[in-house]
Amino acid sequence: MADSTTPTAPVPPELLALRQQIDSVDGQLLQLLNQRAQLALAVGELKKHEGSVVFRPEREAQVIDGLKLKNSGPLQTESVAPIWREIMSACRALETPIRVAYLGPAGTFSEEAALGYFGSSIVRVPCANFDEVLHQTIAGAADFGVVPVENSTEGVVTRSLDLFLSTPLSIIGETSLVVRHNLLRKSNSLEGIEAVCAHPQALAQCHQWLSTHLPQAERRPVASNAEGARLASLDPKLAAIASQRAGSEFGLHLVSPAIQDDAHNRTRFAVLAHPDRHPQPAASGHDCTSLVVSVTNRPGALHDMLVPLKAHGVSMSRFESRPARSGQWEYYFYIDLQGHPDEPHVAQAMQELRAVCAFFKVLGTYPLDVH
Ligand SMILES: O=C(O)C(=O)C[C@]1(C(=O)O)C=C[C@@H](O)C=C1
Repeated sequence: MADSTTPTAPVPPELLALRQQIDSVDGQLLQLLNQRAQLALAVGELKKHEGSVVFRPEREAQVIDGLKLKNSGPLQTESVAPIWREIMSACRALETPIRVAYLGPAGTFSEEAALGYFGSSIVRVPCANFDEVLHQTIAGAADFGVVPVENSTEGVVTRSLDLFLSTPLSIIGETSLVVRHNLLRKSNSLEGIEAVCAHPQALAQCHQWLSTHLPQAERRPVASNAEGARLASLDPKLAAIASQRAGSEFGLHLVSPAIQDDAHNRTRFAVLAHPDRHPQPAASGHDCTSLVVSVTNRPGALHDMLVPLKAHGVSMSRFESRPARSGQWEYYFYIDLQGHPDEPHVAQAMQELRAVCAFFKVLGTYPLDVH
């Protein structure tokens, strides 16, 4: 570390000149961002006057899509979405504070997903479990709730899908996250680990790695990966599987990085809101409509469900079944359709689908995730 006696190397004049130019551009950017913030404040006033909601996911998706198309580089196109999400997050916060519930404590992937979707200018409402996330959002203690719905390795998060069946909340957005799991511990070695604490999904996603590297260690399921990290910070015989953020939060060593069995492990999250307080987002041009339906148990019933979709050219990007718990081998089908009910062919297909279903619930319509 440099101290008062260490001479600092002189800055070469070329570097100094470039840095001065960067300072000048940053000054201009700040001015422009404040100009943008003023406009957002004016939009906020207008919305207050009209009594309409501040957060408009379809508009944010369109802003990002538009800028990605305009980007001529050298800034990478993938950099556009995270930068503008933060800018819009800061502008949005000037209009009104946005409270977001998710599975806590600090450092969970759910928190990362919430921050990735809304940006960091939000009021965080960490919850003990998924039920609580929905409760807080229904009760109005949070404006939005974020819950995981499926993982590319492990499949659906059954608790979330079951909760969707009866919740009064609607899905207003989706976001997905590349999930990298790390083995974290108080000391920097694999020696003497008696138990590995993590959320059951994380334990399952690292099954092979654990069998190879820690075959003797107990796999201890806990409420969240961050809770596992907290426990590991209290007991040297425990290790946790969690994000690096959770590791730094609890002062743990990164013993083995990226231990998930699938390198492309992704988790998709749904963003929920109460329809009385937040209307269904308007069409953005790239939308998804999520439904849950059931049909009576008879030959050809499943085929009949698919006919209206084919007839009106509506693509289905997801089809998931869950037992209806009636003991009759009946199922609920979770379906994602491409499109928005404001598009006539989608509305027509949904109307005909509803007619052949014993149970039909629209979970929500929302802009597709933009990266
Ligand atoms: O266009 C709006 O409705 C705004 O409120 C502005 C803005 C933005 O910063 O661009 C902010 C919040 C909304 O979610 C969408 C966009």
